[in-house]
Amino acid sequence: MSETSSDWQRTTIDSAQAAAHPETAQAVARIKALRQSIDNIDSAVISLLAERFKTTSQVGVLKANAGFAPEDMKREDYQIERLHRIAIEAGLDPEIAEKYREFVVTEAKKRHQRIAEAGGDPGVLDVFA
Ligand SMILES: O=C(O)C(=O)C[C@]1(C(=O)O)C=C[C@@H](O)C=C1
Repeated sequence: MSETSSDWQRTTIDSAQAAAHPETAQAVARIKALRQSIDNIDSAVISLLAERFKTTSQVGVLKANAGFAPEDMKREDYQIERLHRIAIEAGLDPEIAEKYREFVVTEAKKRHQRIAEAGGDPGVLDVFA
């Protein structure tokens, strides 16, 4: 079967594809190297997220025991402004930084709430922070 340009655009990279198209071998090799970096970055991000949630769970316990609310908008306003600035300095679209912040803080607050409902017991989160 002949290959049209639209077929080509739907092609994903695998060894057979690379062998069948030696003219793209350089691109395939470069993509593979970049994917190794992407995998390393994803590993680091997941490890950092695990540490962040372990840390915010400790904050959740302290808040529950002290009778503080899960949410602190003053702190969040500071984080919004700070991450916006850091994103721009780093060359990242600040919308992505805000999406990240919104995601982690929302999840942290849900966990704070669960800890508070369990009377300050972080065991309610089981093995997952
Ligand atoms: O710093 C706090 O007070 C937290 O509870 C942590 C955290 C966060 O995930 O960074 C979560 C909820 C608050 O609204 C603000 C920040």
